[in-house]
Amino acid sequence: MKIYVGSQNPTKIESVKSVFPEMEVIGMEVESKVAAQPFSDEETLEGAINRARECASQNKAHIGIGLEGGVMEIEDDLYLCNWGALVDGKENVYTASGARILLPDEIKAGLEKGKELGEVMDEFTDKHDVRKNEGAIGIFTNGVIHREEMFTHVVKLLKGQWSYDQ
Ligand SMILES: O=P(O)(O)OP(=O)(O)OP(=O)(O)OC[C@H]1O[C@@H](n2cnc3c(O)ncnc32)[C@H](O)[C@@H]1O
Ligand SMILES: [Mg+2]
Repeated sequence: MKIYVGSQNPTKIESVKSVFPEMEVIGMEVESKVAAQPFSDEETLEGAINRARECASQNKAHIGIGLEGGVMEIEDDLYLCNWGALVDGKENVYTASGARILLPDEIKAGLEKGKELGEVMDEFTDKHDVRKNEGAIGIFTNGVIHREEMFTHVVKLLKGQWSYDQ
């Protein structure tokens, strides 16, 4: 049995490798079928499930994992949010969410202009590909929690729920 991750983003693939060290983990580009920048928990979760389902349906009898980053609003505040989904060979679906942090007003303003968080973060930090490295969560936690570690926690929650059923 192999694990197919619905992304080529190294933070996502490496997080799955670290939680399933005994398994072969393969990244594949699939469609999330939601906006490039999801704007709610519901949409972010849907993107994660769509990615996982697509991986599992293209690779029968293997596991598909989808990890999706987004933002969600609580009153006037914008939070970074993350969701994950695991679909197994029997089409069982497991879901889990990741840490949330409040995003500064400047970031919120960029997103409201229709930009993707990845693009806003690169402009804000004057760095390249923040999304493939520490992520917004790494920047705003001063490097304490990187994007890969945040996804690792989500993947642990998925693995734990799936293994409970085995
Ligand atoms: O190739 P994929 O798998 O799509 O990886 P991605 O980096 O685009 O990640 P998502 O689609 O899951 O995230 C949706 C959007 O939010 C951005 N994003 C989410 N979390 C981020 C973070 O921690 N740092 C920077 N950008 C982030 C991301 O760049 C996208 O614009
Ligand atoms: Mg994306």
